[in-house]
Amino acid sequence: MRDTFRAFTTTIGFGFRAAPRHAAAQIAMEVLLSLAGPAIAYGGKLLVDAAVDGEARPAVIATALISAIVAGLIITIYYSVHCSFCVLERSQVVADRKLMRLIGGIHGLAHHEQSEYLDQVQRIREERESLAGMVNATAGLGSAVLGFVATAVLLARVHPGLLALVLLAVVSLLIARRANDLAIEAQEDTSETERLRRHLYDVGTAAPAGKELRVFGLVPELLTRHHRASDDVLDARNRADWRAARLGSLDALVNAAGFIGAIVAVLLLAMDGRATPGDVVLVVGLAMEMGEVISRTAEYGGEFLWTMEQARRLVWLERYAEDAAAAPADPAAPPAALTTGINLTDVTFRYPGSDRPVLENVSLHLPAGSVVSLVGDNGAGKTSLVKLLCDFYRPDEGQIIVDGRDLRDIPSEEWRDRVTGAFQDYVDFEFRARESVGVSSPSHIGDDAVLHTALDRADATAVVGGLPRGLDTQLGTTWGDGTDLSGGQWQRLALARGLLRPDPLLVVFDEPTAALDAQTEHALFDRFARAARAGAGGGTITLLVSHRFSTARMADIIVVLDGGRIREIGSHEELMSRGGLYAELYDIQSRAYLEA
Ligand SMILES: Nc1ncnc2c1ncn2[C@@H]1O[C@H](COP(=O)(O)OP(=O)(O)OP(=O)(O)O)[C@@H](O)[C@H]1O
Repeated sequence: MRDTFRAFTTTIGFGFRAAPRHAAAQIAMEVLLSLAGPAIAYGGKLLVDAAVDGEARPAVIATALISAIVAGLIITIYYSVHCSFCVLERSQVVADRKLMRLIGGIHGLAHHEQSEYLDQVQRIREERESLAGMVNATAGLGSAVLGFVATAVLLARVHPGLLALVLLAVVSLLIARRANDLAIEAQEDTSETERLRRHLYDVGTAAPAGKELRVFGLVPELLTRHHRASDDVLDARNRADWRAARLGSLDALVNAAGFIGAIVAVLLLAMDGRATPGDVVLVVGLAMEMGEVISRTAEYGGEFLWTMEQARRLVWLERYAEDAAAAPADPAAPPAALTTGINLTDVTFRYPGSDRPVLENVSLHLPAGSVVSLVGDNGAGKTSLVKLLCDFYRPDEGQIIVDGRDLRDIPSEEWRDRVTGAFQDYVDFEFRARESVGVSSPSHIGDDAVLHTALDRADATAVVGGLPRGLDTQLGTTWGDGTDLSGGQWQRLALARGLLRPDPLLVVFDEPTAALDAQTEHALFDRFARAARAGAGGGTITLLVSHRFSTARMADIIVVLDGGRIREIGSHEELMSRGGLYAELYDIQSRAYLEA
């Protein structure tokens, strides 16, 4: 119940925050509109009774009343439509921002691998427009209910028995509710397939997949799969729509029976002298109005319930984000500078929903101020270890201790403020060059000197130097005046972004240089390592992940991972003289390099 209330207030709040005057005006106008139908029917009754009685004054008053209502109706409809569009458009912006904040801000990355989360978010994305429609749905439903009550009161004034029409209206609403439930069930049952369908569409139309699609001739296969997924989704949703349409037909029959019944009843009353000719006209008008009111109540009721369903999903997402962001019971601030370093003790980790440990009993000391390389085959667990150190995930067993503090006790956002680096799946931020680099430290976006220092450290000065408007160049050819960069140039900007942040405690470079050749990568990491050692007073730990041993060897400590376990630790010289896995892999790579 609390969630329902929260869902309602949150989504109606979008409208009142985005366009408060328009939202209030829309609701007020809907109230007026709801009373227009019954008022016109009542005016008709007064007019007919006055005509039958031959009284001019009440006839003139009734005519003036009807004319004023009709004129008011036309004007109000115009403004009401304007207000409703305005509220919808502006609420959509607020709702979108809320979704971006929620989805992008959830602690860690675990949710990106949970199917319950993904399905729920998929449904919210699919129906995100509904989130903006709460003012509309509430105003429409409120107006329909008010019209319903006004119609019922007037019917009861003619004869209480005519309230049977109201009972039929309730039946009609129950039918509409069932039809709405069918639509929600169909949407939920097909969420995963719909996600697949959209994924296939994205892969088939997005630029990054363009090369592989053509080289491997994947388009027909993608189309077949897209066709299959679409059929599954559309079949299920069509079936639900048909069942809803059948319920709609039943609803229409119920309404028709009510309409005929009411007219027969008032005619019998009139013949019995218990109703005036005006009452007959009134009941005919009200019976027609009741049909209209019922269909509006059903339509807006359905819209309201549908919007509430999406709003409840939003609340689910809010709660999910709140739970994920639960502050540590006994929070500890990250150290100002590292003095001891980071200790991992018996760390074991499984990805959500998997029983298989990808890291097992990992114990490791990363001394303050050190440069550490992580090496190992594909799937050895290097990136997973980096993710734990960045606090994207929490270990299932064991601890990560940062200068005596358990990483769990350091609030995530405070820890991440002190972590920086660049990752394999870095983002091409298609902003102006200064923003693309500066997003990691927004206060420096306007500071050319600081930006140039970061660019220099990433050896990216020439990249920006070659741009038509330097740091102010718009990046990305999807924009009218945008300039595109090569993969290697984007990577250098990503590195500069990672090197911009001041005072990091941990700098991770998780294969961010795959688009660069081995010598360039070596030269770059050599630069990073020397800079890291020069600034070792702050105790910053620099972690490099690379498959190139020529790069890995320059670290103070090399950690060799194998199947999620640590196989060897030591300096290059120590590991070479030990003659173990590292020495073997190093020799293989050096020979291959010499032979090439
Ligand atoms: N999000 C995920 N969900 C489930 N399993 C995952 C996920 N990411 C990685 N894994 C699994 O964890 C294991 C370790 O992966 P990880 O990415 O840490 O390896 P890696 O050493 O960095 O490999 P590479 O050199 O290929 O980048 C792999 O078996 C991989 O399949």
